[in-house]
Amino acid sequence: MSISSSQPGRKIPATIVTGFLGAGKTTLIRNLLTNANGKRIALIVNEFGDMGFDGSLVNGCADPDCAAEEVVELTNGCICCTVADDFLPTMEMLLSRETPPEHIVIETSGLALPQPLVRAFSWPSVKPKVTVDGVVTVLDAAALAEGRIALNEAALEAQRAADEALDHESPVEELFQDQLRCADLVVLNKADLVSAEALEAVHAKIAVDIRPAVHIVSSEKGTLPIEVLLGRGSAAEDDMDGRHEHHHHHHDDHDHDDDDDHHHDDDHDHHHHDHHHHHHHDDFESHVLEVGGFASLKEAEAKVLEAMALKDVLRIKGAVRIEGKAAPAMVQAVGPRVETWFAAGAESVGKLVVIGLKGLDLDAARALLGQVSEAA
Ligand SMILES: Nc1nc2c(ncn2[C@@H]2O[C@H](COP(=O)(O)OP(=O)(O)OP(=O)(O)O)[C@@H](O)[C@H]2O)c(=O)[nH]1
Repeated sequence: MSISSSQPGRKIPATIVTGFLGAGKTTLIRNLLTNANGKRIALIVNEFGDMGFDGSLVNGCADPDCAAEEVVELTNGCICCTVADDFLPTMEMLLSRETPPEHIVIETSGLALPQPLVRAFSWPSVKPKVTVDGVVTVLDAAALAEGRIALNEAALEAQRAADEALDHESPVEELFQDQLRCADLVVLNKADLVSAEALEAVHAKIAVDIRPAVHIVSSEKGTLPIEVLLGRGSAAEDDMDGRHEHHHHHHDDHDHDDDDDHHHDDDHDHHHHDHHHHHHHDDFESHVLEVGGFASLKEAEAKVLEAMALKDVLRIKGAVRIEGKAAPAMVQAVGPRVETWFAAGAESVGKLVVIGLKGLDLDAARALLGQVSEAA
């Protein structure tokens, strides 16, 4: 009998991948699925034909390395507008399987807002079983470097005009900002097509539209470590503050100019991100620290939280001993969120994996987490 990694009582994580037409969502997902190390992942996509899922991904998944157990196609185009009659039944179907997926990846249509989809996870039939692990917003760095949102803006407009379900009132720029604001992770894709300076400029421009503590990473062909993409544990459905979308607001602000200039002058905290520099996918590193026990769950959480605040640390996870407890505690940390729970039968107890951008402050992490010895 194999030990399933989906524990009873723990919700199935779902990752929402958003981003405009041609940003590289499909490419990123394809990479993710081929590097899933046997994790059972179900993929929910919009209409294949329309969105570039022209069967190539599905064929790719005949590849024994690809972990997509099943690919479910939503027929109605825009998920967020058809939540009740298309998305929820699909989710319920997946969840009622004898062997439910270990992770669900949802690719949204380029012009869909992630917010309504995230809210759908609070639906009574879904909420107890699934949680939004993270919203990954994929951006086209090449287009943005040229001051455009999509390389082919005409195609973007055509896609928009063709989809009845979409809100046709809001400027595309607002939809773009809404996708950014909902992000738990922003991927600046197509980094290979732009200079380091241009990438830096794009980074600076979008940094004002994301929520605090959201990381921006760059990629080529969406190639990012699965550890960075999945397992973020954001529980976005319970954390909608700050993710609100433009067009559900009343625009009572007076300076309603049409230019590209977005002023956020009254809120400096808004700029309080870790301003990471740009890194390509091979600029990540991960270290396994052998750590001693912690006095309590609270202490473990506090130390891990401190370590997460170190520069360039993106994730910490593992299993640790807690004094006086028979079962080890699992630790999962992403951004400002640390989750711990007791799990009898956990493997590799006494080890924490620290994942981050190259050059992360390993010594400080070791000191905080109480490394007992150099890994022999
Ligand atoms: N040069 C370069 N091309 C890329 C990169 N990522 C994706 N592409 C190409 O960009 C095009 C669009 O990528 P997709 O993954 O289909 O984009 P998408 O966001 O899924 O687009 P839609 O499904 O049409 O909304 C494809 O031709 C990809 O091969 C990258 O990092 N660099």
